[in-house]
Amino acid sequence: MSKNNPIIEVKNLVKDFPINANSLKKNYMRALNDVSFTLYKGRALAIVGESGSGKSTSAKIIAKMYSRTQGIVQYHGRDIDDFTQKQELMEYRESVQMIFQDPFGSLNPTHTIFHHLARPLLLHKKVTNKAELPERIYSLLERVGLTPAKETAEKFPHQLSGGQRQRVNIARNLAVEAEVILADEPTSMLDVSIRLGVLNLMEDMKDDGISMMYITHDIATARYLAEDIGVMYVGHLVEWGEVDEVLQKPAHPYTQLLMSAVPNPEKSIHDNLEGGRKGEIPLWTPESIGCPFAGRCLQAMDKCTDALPEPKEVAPNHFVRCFLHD
Ligand SMILES: Nc1ncnc2c1ncn2[C@@H]1O[C@H](COP(=O)(O)OP(=O)(O)OP(=O)(O)O)[C@@H](O)[C@H]1O
Repeated sequence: MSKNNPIIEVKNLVKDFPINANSLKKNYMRALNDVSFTLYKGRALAIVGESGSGKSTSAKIIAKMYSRTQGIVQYHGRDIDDFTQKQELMEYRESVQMIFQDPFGSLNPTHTIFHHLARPLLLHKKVTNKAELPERIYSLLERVGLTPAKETAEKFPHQLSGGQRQRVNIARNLAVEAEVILADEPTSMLDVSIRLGVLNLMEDMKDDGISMMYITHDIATARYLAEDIGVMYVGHLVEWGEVDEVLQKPAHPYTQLLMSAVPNPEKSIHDNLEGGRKGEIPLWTPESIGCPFAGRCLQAMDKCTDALPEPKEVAPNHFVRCFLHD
């Protein structure tokens, strides 16, 4: 789908978390610094990067689970902080849903799958007559490939496999007719053999017009599912653009390093990148300056530690924050 229908626009997002809570002076770490991106209708934006780079924090701010320190998040052009009335908040939470890594964590072990789907349908008034629930629930379960639906509905979460539980979570998102899905490593805890099924389901959701943020360590699945990609390093979006362009012509030394690490897909990005590089992953604070990758970058210049490079468009819709492209 084309890029003419922005749903979520994130502009210059900054997030500081307090550290050393016991010391007298309050110190902060900067988990996100000047991060901007857009989620479009019917498209997926993959956010890739090492552990701790700020991927989940961005999603949680969009989901209103975390507040932001600076910047703007807009939903259909409206600042999400303006949604303060109960009704508006509920509608926003209904439209913008998260899928988490652990499909078990978001399901209640004491309730059946039927209950897990009935609750959002009733709460969000998608079904007002309880007699209609079974038909609606079975059709949702069929849509996510959980058949026979009636039998699945009677089960408890522990009676399902990890992949099936993630499908239940997806069915819940479909139940409330979510418009945006923020998927935080939705397949990383699943067996490799069933990951593709869940990814294909997400692909179907996108085809239905859902806008998606897909957080992953895995560049291969990012390429499979997403049209757009953003590469994060220590709270900074260092490169972004259309997925094929960015992955075929990575312009930032960090993206190039990620690409060179791809040959072993079983390893996480972090494991792949360990060793052989100079410098540590820095702790970024509100006082930090320069490019966060400078300490590990084999092409770093003096100015890289003095200022954060502004985004440059190296090809149409392909942006990078790196002085090598000045
Ligand atoms: N609630 C919190 N309180 C304090 N620090 C936090 C909190 N949530 C995240 N952080 C810190 O913010 C930084 C970014 O974390 P985040 O979880 O967004 O990274 P990530 O890229 O999603 O990592 P992973 O791939 O491991 O999930 C990390 O240094 C993390 O320790």
